[in-house]
Amino acid sequence: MSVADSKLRSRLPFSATTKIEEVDPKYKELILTLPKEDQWLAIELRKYGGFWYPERHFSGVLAMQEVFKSQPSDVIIASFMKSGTTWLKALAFAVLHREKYNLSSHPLLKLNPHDCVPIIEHHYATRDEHYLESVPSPRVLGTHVSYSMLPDSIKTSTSKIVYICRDPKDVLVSLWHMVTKFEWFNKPFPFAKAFELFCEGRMPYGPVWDHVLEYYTKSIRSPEKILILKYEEMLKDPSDGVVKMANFIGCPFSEDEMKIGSVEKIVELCSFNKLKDLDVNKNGSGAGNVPNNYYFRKAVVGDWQNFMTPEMANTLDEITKEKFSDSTFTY
Ligand SMILES: Nc1ncnc2c1ncn2[C@@H]1O[C@H](COP(=O)(O)OS(=O)(=O)O)[C@@H](OP(=O)(O)O)[C@H]1O
Repeated sequence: MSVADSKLRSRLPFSATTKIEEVDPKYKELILTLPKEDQWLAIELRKYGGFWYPERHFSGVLAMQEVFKSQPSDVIIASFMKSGTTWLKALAFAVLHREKYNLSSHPLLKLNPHDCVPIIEHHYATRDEHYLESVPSPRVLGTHVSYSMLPDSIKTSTSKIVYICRDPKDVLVSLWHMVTKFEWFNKPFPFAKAFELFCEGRMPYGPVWDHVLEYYTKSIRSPEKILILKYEEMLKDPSDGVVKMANFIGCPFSEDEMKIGSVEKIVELCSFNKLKDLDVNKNGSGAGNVPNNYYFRKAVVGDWQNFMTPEMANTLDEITKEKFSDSTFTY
């Protein structure tokens, strides 16, 4: 990394991150020994336990693993970045708290979904984990960490995990667009570079395939613990996904609710067009000072066709096929 890049990184306006100099010394020592990847402009990565973590959040991942206490009623929204996290957070929050909030004055009309559903590791990274304790139960909390890195208290409690995954080709396109928005770097980040890193598994929280595989394998063994949702299926039939999730997290829709269209109303509240056009999501910034509009782009299936050559798509599909060759998982 050049000195200029290093200076720029130290000035990033994100507050939900910790500069390595500020990290608790007990984690800093370990982090500095880990393999490093610094080609994703604003996002420096460190490799641990087979996964690449953003350095600025990694002390949070370690602290979360060590001390986070899950409550039995927690609903954990787990995902690989750019797989539909924002949407699933909104839906889960709206479903779980549907008796508490009126749809016309709902928190999701004023807050970005990431501010309704905090990311556990970010709060440990900034050492304001007490915030998580102040969230009223039942809590909906988010995480991007791999299943193997989750704290035991999540794995062993009766809390539920809802995981969303998406075609890696669209994940890459979405991720690349977000990274290129860090325009203060004033430096090109060619799609071909992102593609190369992605194929090697060198991506934030990656490799994506291993991330999915861990959650999927666990969901097969413990279907009562983990529900896997697919972004593409959710786009096709969001109501079906919402009903599945409500049943899974233990708050099924009653017949009366079904009759008055409660599911459809929640789907509408959390729809891409509705959320994207809210003032808070057009002009606001939330968790970590990231502009909220970064979370809303196109929300379609197959946008990869506009950015990848057929050869690139084929290469990614082959990697996907190979990675899941011993598994029953398909996208
Ligand atoms: N409500 C809703 N419905 C459907 N799709 C949505 C919704 N909100 C966000 N999006 C699209 O999800 C993509 C962002 O993924 P994440 O939310 O996982 O991003 S993040 O990891 O939290 O940064 C990103 O996909 P792309 O448009 O392909 O980039 C968003 O546009």
